Amino acid sequence: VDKVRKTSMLAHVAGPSYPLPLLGNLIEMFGPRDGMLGRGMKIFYRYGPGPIKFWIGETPSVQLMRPEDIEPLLSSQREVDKPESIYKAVRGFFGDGLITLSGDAWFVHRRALTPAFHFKVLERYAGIFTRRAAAFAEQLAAEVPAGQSFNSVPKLGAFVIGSIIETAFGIDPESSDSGHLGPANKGLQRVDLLDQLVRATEDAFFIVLHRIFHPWLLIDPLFRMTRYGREAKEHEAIISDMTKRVIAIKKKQLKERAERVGDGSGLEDAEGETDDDGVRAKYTFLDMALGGNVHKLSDKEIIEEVRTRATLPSVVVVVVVVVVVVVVVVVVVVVVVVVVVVVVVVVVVVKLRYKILFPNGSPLDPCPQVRTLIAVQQTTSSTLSFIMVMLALHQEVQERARAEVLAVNAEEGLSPLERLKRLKYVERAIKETLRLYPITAVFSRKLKHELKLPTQTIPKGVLATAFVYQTHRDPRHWPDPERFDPDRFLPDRCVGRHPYAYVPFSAGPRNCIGQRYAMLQMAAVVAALLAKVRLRPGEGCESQAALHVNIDIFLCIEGGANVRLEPLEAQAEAEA
Ligand code: HEM
Repeated sequence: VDKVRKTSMLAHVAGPSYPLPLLGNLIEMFGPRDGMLGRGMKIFYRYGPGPIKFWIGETPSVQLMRPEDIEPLLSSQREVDKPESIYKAVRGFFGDGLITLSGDAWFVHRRALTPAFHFKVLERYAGIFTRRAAAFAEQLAAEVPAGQSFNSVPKLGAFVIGSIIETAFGIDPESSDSGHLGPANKGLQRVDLLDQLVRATEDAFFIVLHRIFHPWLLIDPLFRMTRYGREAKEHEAIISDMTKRVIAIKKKQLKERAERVGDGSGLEDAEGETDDDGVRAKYTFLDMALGGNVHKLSDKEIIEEVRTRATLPSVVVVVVVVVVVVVVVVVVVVVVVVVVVVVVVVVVVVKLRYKILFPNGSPLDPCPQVRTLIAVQQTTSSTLSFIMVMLALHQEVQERARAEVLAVNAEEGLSPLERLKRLKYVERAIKETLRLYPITAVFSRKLKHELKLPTQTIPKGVLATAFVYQTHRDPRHWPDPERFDPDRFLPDRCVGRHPYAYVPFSAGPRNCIGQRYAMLQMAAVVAALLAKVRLRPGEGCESQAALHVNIDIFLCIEGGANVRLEPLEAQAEAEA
């Protein structure tokens, strides 16, 4: 009955008509794994550019592509919930981290994690990025024979995971202090551990996608019996093992520090340094999570939240009505008493709610957050692999970017952050790559309310998806959309462009928390590579049209993001 109701409510939306039992319209997506994006695009060409309905198994979904259609979805403060049907599979690997949570739990975690990516913290990260990127470029140039085609994805993967371990977790994976991330596992050395983790993460995401498109595999006991189910178990073990190692090392560091300076948490700070948010800027997110010094909500913040959060309306409405009635009928003294009682009740109710959500008393369980932060690094490594290919394919862009890098390198007295911020053309080249290849090309919300679009209304309960791969090709905002032109992002050319025409990091309350982190890190890597080597196209990546781009949760190039490296002329190297 529910299905008939939802089908009729979506009757006015374009898209394939007859959803089959259990499969919905998924049959349109069945076919070879490497043709996923192509099949999605076919559906778009047939029914787009407006909203397109599509049943994923028994779940009705609507795909949105035009900036004016995705704006109401992404900017909504109320539509922040992730669809269980999709994120169940993600949760299997990465736990209840920020990416998968919904409702109040998401809100609290988001608040707790935000200071880890505060711009002041990024100032410290810029130095780490620059140092690590230079070492990475050196290592790449030394390891990859000149002129040989190679796939940059795995090497970038290990590099960015190493960076998150050093920045957000405060553990230098190369330092002996970290015990090289613990004793080698089954005879594997540290580098192998990171490589193994990269592979496990990549495969985990592929399995997630496989489950989404084969919804019966979302039934856990059934899934566990399949080949992918067994593989998933191995990947889970690898991800969980690394998470435990990281947390164990951090706990040891905190304990040693606590013994040295002695406040019990390992977090006291002799100089009492705090940033604007009251968070001790010297400490990473993991220090704070494990030291119990996470940004907890104060009573005032809780009451504030009760007022503003859509998920707690009933308590607020009842309270307001009661207070209004009382104001009319009783004397001022009684009103004051009632208000006090009401506030106490609200605080108690909300605190109880939080106790249920966070039984350990901490709003932040570090395990899923560590796993999530490890998982999302694939977005940066994949984007970097696309950037390397685009620079290889567009030599004139590469030369212009290199000239900028060398000029900034020649300047004296700049901090690492100042240097990275001066790389304006490099930044535009990164942005243009993310326009053409937005790594997270698709993301979804489960609608809790009706969603009003400019031309139609989408009923609540539907899974609404932003398909930004196509948004970024909207010819009204991106003339000649396939052309790679970093200068599209010159300030005067951005004037008048729809604010949702470019959303590689999503937008609104659930946008990417790591956006600035990722942009800085990518600029550091591009700068280090361009100062060291010239990039040339590799096998299968000889032209933009030849790239076999596909979607494996994240965008990827089938056959690898292949490039070749050429050492720079001696003079350029000396300048670098
Ligand atoms: C080029 C690199 C990156 C891209 C393109 C990207 C893109 C995105 C997008 C589109 C979302 C929204 C997804 C959704 O609504 O389902 C997102 C969320 C998120 N990203 Fe990123 N991301 C990148 C790098 C990073 C990095 C480096 C970090 C952490 C260090 C990070 C952490 C997160 C987190 C925690 C969320 C969930 C936020 C929430 O739901 O409140 N991302 N990212």
